Amino acid sequence: MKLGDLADILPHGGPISDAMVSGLSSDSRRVSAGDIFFALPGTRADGAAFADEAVRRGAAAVVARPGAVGDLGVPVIAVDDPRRALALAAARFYGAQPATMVAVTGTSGKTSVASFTRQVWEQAGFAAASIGTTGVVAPGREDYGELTTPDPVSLHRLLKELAEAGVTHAAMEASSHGLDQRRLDGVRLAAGAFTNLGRDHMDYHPTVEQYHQAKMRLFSELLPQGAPAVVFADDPWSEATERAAGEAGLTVLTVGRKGAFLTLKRVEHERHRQRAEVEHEGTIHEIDLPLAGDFQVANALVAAGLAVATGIGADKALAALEHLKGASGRLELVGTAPSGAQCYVDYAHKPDALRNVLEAVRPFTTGRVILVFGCGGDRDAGKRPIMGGLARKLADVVIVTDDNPRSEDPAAIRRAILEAVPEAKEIGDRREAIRAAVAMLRAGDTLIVAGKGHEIGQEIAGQKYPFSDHQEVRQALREMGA
Ligand SMILES: CC(=O)N[C@H]1[C@@H](OP(=O)(O)OP(=O)(O)OC[C@H]2O[C@@H](n3ccc(=O)[nH]c3=O)[C@H](O)[C@@H]2O)O[C@H](CO)[C@@H](O)[C@@H]1O[C@H](C)C(=O)N[C@@H](C)C(=O)N[C@H](CCC(=O)O)C(=O)O
Ligand SMILES: Nc1ncnc2c1ncn2[C@@H]1O[C@H](COP(=O)(O)OP(=O)(O)OP(=O)(O)O)[C@@H](O)[C@H]1O
Ligand SMILES: N[C@H](CCC[C@H](N)C(=O)O)C(=O)O
Ligand SMILES: [Mg+2]
Repeated sequence: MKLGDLADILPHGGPISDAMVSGLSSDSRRVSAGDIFFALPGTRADGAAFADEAVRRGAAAVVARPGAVGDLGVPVIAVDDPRRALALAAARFYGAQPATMVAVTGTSGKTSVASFTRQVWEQAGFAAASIGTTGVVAPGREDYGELTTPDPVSLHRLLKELAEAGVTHAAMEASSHGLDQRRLDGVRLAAGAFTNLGRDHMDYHPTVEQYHQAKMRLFSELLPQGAPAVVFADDPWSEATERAAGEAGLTVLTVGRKGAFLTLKRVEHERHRQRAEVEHEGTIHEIDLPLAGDFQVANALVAAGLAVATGIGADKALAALEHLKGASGRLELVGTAPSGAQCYVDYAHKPDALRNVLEAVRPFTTGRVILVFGCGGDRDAGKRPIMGGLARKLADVVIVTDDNPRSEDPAAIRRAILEAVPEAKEIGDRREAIRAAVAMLRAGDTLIVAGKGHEIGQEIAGQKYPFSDHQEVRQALREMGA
């Protein structure tokens, strides 16, 4: 591709239009000869400070905010929003995307909804993919992921690969970071969805209103006029979301008890399944959802809404819910103790998710709810005492342990949680914490190991050590003779 092919995104004049572009990069350390370097203003550094390094490595041009860089000896293209320019340029550079793409935002449930939507499409016979926290799943492909919403260059490289492999449908997660940082501004979306809004990332978004607004970029800026917006109707933030989607000129499709598109008429919760009655255009559908956790009904309805909004018949979409598999580490039963006590791994690492999970297992626990959890370092510190308080209120036995302390002092993170739940046991080593919890299981108890879900590492002081809650629970159960 020539630079001139990007002229509407990267305005420039003169002979440089003929320069060949071999790639795009926003990290000076990874620039190759012929790349365009995008100097992004970041949370820790300003990419402009690395523009000269990028040029030394062979960058053919530099894109930056007006006045951000001086003379570099290569063309400098000034744009007001380099992050958006990067996303749009990446979309143009890589070109192909699956024909039908949807994105889901919300504090909790994104991974589950993306996975469920892929599964509904698969059952309808399409080659479908999901992209998000747990990685990429597509026919013949299952990659572990790092970010919930990948950076634009990785994202568009991936979308091209998927499209070339024949994938026609893809569901992706839109994290608030991803939306705010314009990571998906180049994706051609057919529909969007919202699950719920709770406390999260208050280290990044100054207020909850701004956090909501970042999520609403999906509706106000990314979806084309008239596109369907599937909104879960039973959340405190549903109304504000429906309003935002309506004002953006989208077709608002609400799902849930208060939903008009898919109306939840009745639901019976059982331990490992939920039986629901859902009305769509006057017809009642009985659904036997094979998943634990009443919040999964909400996720399943949002996924069905997305599938119907993108052309699957309601009969088919709702029937497909009966065969859903939960995303890895989302209230996943990983084993049973000799006493019959059940052990779950769950990804709750924020207050609302923790509340939901603890409330979901309570009705089926005749003994005690035993909870092992911690909070991540270099992330929203305000959630630590809130999660401690919820643990105290909703679990019977609490073990506070480590969960990716990153650059922080692990003991200080634990202390912040323990302030709200002083009677909890403190066992920093997560393996020991899980062993101790499994060892105390009696008949009727339920164990929840929360916070890491599908993760396969524990990050301590900049080092990632292999670690899996699944493996640790299974190992501890084996040691008990289960
Ligand atoms: C806090 C945050 O979101 N950071 C993201 C952000 O980086 P940043 O803008 O803070 O980067 P920075 O360190 O300030 O540097 C600014 C710029 O200078 C560049 N640079 C820096 C150093 C250098 O030597 N040369 C150089 O060119 C950097 O590449 C960057 O472009 O933009 C980068 C490029 O897109 C992301 O990789 C990076 O994600 C980091 C890895 C991260 O951990 N993000 C997490 C918090 C995140 O995004 N999580 C969300 C969702 C979580 C959830 O919902 O639970 C996700 O979507 O995964
Ligand atoms: N609809 C929901 N309402 C409340 N809590 C939920 C809901 N769906 C999932 N959860 C809880 O949140 C956890 C994470 O679920 P999931 O991975 O689907 O959400 P996510 O939005 O992708 O989260 P993340 O932003 O961390 O990737 C689950 O393990 C469960 O504890
Ligand atoms: N995508 C989330 C994951 C958090 C998972 C939890 N295990 C932690 O490390 O805090 C984040 O980066 O904030
Ligand atoms: Mg996710």
